Amino acid sequence: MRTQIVAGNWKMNCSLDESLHLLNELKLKDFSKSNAEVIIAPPYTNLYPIHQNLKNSSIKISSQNINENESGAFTGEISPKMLKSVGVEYVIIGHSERRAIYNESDALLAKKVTAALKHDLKIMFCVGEVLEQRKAEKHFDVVKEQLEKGLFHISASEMKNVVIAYEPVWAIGTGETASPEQAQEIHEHIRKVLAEKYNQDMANQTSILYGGSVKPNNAKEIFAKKDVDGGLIGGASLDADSFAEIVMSF
Ligand SMILES: O=C(CO)COP(=O)(O)O
Repeated sequence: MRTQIVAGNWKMNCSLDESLHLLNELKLKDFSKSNAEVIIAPPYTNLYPIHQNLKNSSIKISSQNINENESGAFTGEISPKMLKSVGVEYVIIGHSERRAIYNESDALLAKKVTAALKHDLKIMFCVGEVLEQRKAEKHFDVVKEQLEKGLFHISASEMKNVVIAYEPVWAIGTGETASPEQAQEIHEHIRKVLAEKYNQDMANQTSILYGGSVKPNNAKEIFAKKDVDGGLIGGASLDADSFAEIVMSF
């Protein structure tokens, strides 16, 4: 059976105090009632204090980005080794905000994937189309190409450390979600693409998350779809009650 995951991407929100407050609220929730693995991705500055405060908790920590180099003159960047040293287990790679605002190319993302795996970091690799591509019915091709160029240089055994997050850009922070049927259709497509590139077993074992305006009132319906293995949550992950309710949807 595939791992079900609910991950909160806090993006550029929360000072240290706010992060610890949110964390303390989350620690009061009984996530053992859910079948989902819970991951939070706070901003870089708050990773270590959160790690220190998470002792004895099942919540896992992700970073929102990673630099592809080992070390050196890359002012303002954070290396895989640094992330590992502060208790990070997952990294988000290829978020649409990184692709669009920071011009991160497929080729760069491929390097980040290699760097993360080299340091035993697990990956949440994001793909998704913009509205024009959806309207032109190009979303299947767009997502396939993003996977081929950013991810498919790794081996089937390395893929065990990768979770895929499908996030249609038109649904991020807009309040508009893909319908459960739209999500299912493209998740099934992603699984087929994985099976064609690797093998059916590997495709069946890979968790594919949906992201884009997931809220307590729509999570259950989306997560109920056969190929949807969880969610990558933005806005709603900043509120402990909302996030916990989404986690409990499993
Ligand atoms: O980008 C997202 C998670 O990575 C989704 O954000 P929202 O849930 O705010 O739409």
